Amino acid sequence: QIRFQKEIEKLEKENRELKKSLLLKEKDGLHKKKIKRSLIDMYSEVLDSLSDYDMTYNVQDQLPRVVVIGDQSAGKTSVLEMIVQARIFPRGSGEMMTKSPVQVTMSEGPYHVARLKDDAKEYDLTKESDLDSLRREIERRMKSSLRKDQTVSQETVSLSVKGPGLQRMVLVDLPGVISTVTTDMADDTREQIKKMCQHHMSNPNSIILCIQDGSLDAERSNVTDLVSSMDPSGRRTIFVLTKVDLAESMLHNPDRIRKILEGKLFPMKAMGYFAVVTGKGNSNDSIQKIKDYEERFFKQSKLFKGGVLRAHQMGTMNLCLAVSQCFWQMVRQSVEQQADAFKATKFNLETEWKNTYPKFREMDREELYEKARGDILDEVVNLSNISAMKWEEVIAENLWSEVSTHFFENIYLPAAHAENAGIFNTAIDIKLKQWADKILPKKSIDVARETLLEEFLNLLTSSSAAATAVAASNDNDVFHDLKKEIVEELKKRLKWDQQAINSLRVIQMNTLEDRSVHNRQQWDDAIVFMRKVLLNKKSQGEHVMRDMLGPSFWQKYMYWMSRSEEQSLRRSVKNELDKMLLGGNLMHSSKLGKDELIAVRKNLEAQSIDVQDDFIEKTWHIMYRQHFLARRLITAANCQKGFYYYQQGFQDNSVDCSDVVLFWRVERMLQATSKALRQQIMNNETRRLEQDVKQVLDEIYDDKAKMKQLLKGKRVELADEIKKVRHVLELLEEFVQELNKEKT
Ligand SMILES: Nc1nc2c(ncn2[C@@H]2O[C@H](COP(=O)(O)OP(=O)(O)OP(=O)(O)O)[C@@H](O)[C@H]2O)c(=O)[nH]1
Repeated sequence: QIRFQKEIEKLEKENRELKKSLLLKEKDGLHKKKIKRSLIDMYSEVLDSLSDYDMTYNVQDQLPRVVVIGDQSAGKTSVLEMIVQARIFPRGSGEMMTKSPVQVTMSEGPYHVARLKDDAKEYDLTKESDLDSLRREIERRMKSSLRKDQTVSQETVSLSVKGPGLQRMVLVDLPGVISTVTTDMADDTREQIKKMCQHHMSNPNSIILCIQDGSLDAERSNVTDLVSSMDPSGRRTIFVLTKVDLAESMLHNPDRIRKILEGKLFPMKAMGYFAVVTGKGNSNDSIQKIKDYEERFFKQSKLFKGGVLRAHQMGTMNLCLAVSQCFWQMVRQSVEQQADAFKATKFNLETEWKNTYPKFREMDREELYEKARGDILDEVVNLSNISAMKWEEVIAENLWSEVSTHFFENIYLPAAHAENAGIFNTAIDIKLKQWADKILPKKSIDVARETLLEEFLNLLTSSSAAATAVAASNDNDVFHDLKKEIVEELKKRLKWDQQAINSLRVIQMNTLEDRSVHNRQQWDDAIVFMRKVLLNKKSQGEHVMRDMLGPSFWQKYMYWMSRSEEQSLRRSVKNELDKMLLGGNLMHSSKLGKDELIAVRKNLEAQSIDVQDDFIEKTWHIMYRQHFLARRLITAANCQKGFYYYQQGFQDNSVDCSDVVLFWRVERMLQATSKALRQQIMNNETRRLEQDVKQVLDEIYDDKAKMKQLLKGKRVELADEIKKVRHVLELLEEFVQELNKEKT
């Protein structure tokens, strides 16, 4: 749904742009009506930008609105229907039809359609059946909003109407003001209606249409007093005398009508006085029919011929023009006020910027994002500046730390218990082959992928550190979250070339199979590697031992440390097992013999220590590992000078240096693997990463909410705000200019 919404927004934006360019194209020889249309478009844009800028800005409240007020059955609804060009309001005869305010929001659109608030149904206003069901639905809503024992309701029934040539404004139909409350009405009905009218008229954006029934003799109307109290100067009031056709046929004193239209009869002021015919009592007449009837009437009108009516005061057409004029006047006022307010806001924000970030150029979110994109893509390029040696070093190191445990636990240790070199080498060959076939290539590619990402992250963070160092101390790196997000996304989507795994398998098989050590240097390197690995494992084992045995006597004394019960037990077991290892059998096998186990348990029982066999075996296992490592370190030392014997095939030598050859095979595999992976990174994978980075950057750019979340901080917010304010102000000023041109 969100995607659809976005799509719709995008299309609407495109549509606006197209409309704009179309209007610009047609600028030469522009018709007056077209200028109006473009003004309406501009005004819509201004309102949209205002509500974009401030979520709390309610366009609806700011729109000029036409509020009709008059006695019951004076013809209010009929006048509104002429403005909205459709017979959309419920009708009846005699009874009070408008029971609650009905608000119609008008705007331009290709089709004449209406839609009620909270209802997806669209009514086609050119179809009589749709008009009928719309009226019925409005009436139903009016009635259901009535509370018990009430005659009128304050709740507004809202709908929107779109159509060609309709101006963007709001119309409000109100219940007619009554002078007496009849028995079928609630007691406070008169007061309720009065209050409702006052409330709607008090909005300074409302154009008050004061409707007076021309066929009635009411000398003083409640309505005129009410209107004059809300708009004493009459600057936003238009007086409308309806049912002039009936007035003429009755010919009640023509002088009275003249006085009304000259504004001399009623104690109120208005910016214009109009006489209209908006119906002929038949509720089924179409707008066109009424228009024709009105035109015919005025053509033949005796009042007109007798000079009572003046041409510019006659007819709904002139009335609509007056409403439109009043509408634009109000728009101008409110837009000018808005422009002033935005000028002040712009000044304040710019001053704040100068004081807070004197050294920075104002870069809003979009500009910053473009800069970040450039910086990030630069770092992708910088990946190719990393030397081949550095790549190979890091990959080999990372790969070894990833696979060393497997090698040690599943390959080296199990084979090392072989009785002689022949069995050892056979076991090793089999295990290395399995390793290279099943696990190693995939692991290597995972490591290379991780390394590539790690190096990219390093570049990103080192450039961030530089940016932070340059930036003022009160400013954090604005790109931090964005860069983090990009790396997180890459972790999820970066994929290695699947073919790479096969070539890697071949390389690894070959290097691991090859037992030849070509020279002394390689032999020495293998010994260094072997020692490093053994020492590393030994120090890890020492940690385990420490945890197992707890603090020594000396540590207990110096640091007030104590042993747990289990640690004390382990210590006793270790003392017994030590006797076995140190007591002569340096070449003890990895498993404890049955007799040995019984002997240890017996010795412990003599000290009143009772432990299970598996407790003893577990302690033995850890101790044995350390013992094994110590023995292999001795082998490494003894093999230091063993290259000569290796060349002779270890004949007439008691020292077995098969371990050294194994470590050389592994070391060469690491070298060949890291070289192959480095080539893959440089030839293909950096490019693939670049594509992924670009895609992630584009996706974030399209998701404005995410972009906002990732690029935040006072600096961005302030720059963004300044840009928005400038944009709104530009629109406002451009619009005011157009309005002024129109005036002259
Ligand atoms: N002959 C004639 N009849 C009109 C004219 N204007 C309105 N009417 C009729 O007068 C009656 C009342 O008109 P409405 O527009 O419903 O009056 P209203 O003021 O909205 O009525 P409430 O909302 O009930 O107070 C309807 O039957 C209209 O057809 C007119 O200019 N001439």
